[in-house]
Amino acid sequence: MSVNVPNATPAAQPIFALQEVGKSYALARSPLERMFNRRRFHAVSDVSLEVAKGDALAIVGESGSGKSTVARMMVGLTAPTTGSICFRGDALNTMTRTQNATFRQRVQMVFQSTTNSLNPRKTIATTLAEAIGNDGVPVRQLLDMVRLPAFVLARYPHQLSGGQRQRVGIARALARRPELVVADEPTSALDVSIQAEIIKLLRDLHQSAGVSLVVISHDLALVGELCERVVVMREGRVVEAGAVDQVLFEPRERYTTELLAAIPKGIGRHPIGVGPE
Ligand SMILES: Nc1ncnc2c1ncn2[C@@H]1O[C@H](COP(=O)(O)OP(=O)(O)OP(=O)(O)O)[C@@H](O)[C@H]1O
Repeated sequence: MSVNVPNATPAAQPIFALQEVGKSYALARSPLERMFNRRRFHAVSDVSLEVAKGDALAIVGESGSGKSTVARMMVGLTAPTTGSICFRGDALNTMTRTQNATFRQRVQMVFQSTTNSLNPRKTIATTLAEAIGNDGVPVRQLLDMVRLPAFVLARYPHQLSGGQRQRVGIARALARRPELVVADEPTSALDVSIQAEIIKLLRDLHQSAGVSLVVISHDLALVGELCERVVVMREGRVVEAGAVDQVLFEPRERYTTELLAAIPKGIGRHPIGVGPE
């Protein structure tokens, strides 16, 4: 079954279009084993969705449901096994070198853990200078955008707090003025108080700077704070999709209701009537 994701602004030309995208991995470990064992594990199956300019789309689901795999395929870090992914009408797998360079500038990713994604041997100044290149956003402006003080420039990642590192990760993603940021669990490695600041920062970037967002999360409270549309994934497939208010407050699928019930009350814009006391 493939569930199409209704677009908030159907008339808008999509920035991204995923058409029946799938990703599978060989279960065999060696080439010899592969000759005799052709079984594959389907991490993602038949996912179709669109992201229009100005969208804030969430992809939610339990651990292992395929959210990160979809995110990695969207930014070109993982190639799909089936289906097509188009950015502004051009399929990612047939882009010319120039189109690919533009794509990599226009679509950026914010990772869950900056421990792995920021180079520990480089100062923040060097990391940001490399991201900015010749024609990116001036560094002081970038720091202002993510509300970081200038002193962080001289520091190495381990000399910053988790929240500061995540802001650096966001600044790096914004350095080349992307039109779309894919954020994979952007707050899950942070304390609750810092989570709220990062959510506010992403919301401001979306609302004030017009950056389109795809947010991967298993946290439906965060989704309610940040996004307008949501896709619910289970076992690699989209099981429910629609406007956040509909999916969070009037879920059609029992699986979504169970996900909602797992949110502690009092966090974010909690759906009414669900969640443990
Ligand atoms: N390189 C790989 N080889 C084999 N299986 C993989 C690989 N990468 C991911 N998977 C499997 O694909 C499934 C989906 O993984 P994915 O990371 O997309 O899930 P997720 O919804 O993002 O989970 P989480 O919320 O825990 O990060 C999982 O069962 C995972 O074990």
